[in-house]
Amino acid sequence: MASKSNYKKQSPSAQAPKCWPEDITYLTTPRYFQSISPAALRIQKSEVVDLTTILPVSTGPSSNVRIKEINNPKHPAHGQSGLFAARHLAPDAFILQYLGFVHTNEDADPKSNYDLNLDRELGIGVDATHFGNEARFINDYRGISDRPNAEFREVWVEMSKGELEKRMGVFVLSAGKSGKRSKGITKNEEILVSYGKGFWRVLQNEALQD
Ligand SMILES: C[S@@+](CC[C@H](N)C(=O)[O-])C[C@H]1O[C@@H](n2cnc3c(N)ncnc32)[C@H](O)[C@@H]1O
Repeated sequence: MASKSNYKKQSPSAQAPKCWPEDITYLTTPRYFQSISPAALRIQKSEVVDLTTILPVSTGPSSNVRIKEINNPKHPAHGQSGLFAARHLAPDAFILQYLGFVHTNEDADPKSNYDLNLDRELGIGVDATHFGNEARFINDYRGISDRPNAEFREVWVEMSKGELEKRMGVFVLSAGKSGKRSKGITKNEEILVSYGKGFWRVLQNEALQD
């Protein structure tokens, strides 16, 4: 992705949560790369089957989560940060949106570690390297826990009457048929997703090339 100067100028950073890094802009709504029109991600409300995936427009520091520095030397992301539950989160509960710079595949930064697919068919992603919200601090479960406790799911935000915009949300995993995840995420537990094996393959290849 090109330098910060290629991004559309938009309103300044909102009140950021505790432990937010100074050099990253805190977002409460997405920003869009110059080459992208948010209209590409919009549909009519009547087209959405699952109305429970519709969220209110505004977000801000989430009371569901806390960003924490990782001081445990045994944690594979030691020296970095992670995202932790600030309260008990039940199975399937919505935790927060994943906000960042919305971009096309052509504008993607191949070196970004914060880039998430938003719409594969349209070739649109959301990159939280320089601009984002608390969700950018969610680590992958590998080396930390046996399994993830959260996942990304598509959500919709009502922008104007009847018009919805596609976003990405983080949800607690379902309880599962056997109910083994029925406790959800306990207070102070780290929120962990699976980045997918592809993410780690790319990192490994980069490390080998260095
Ligand atoms: C989206 S960021 C997650 C937040 C990051 N820990 C931070 O403080 O900015 C992804 C990066 O976090 C680190 N990371 C996440 N999960 C990890 C894991 N299970 N083991 C080692 N590093 C991890 C890697 O450096 C990865 O490139």
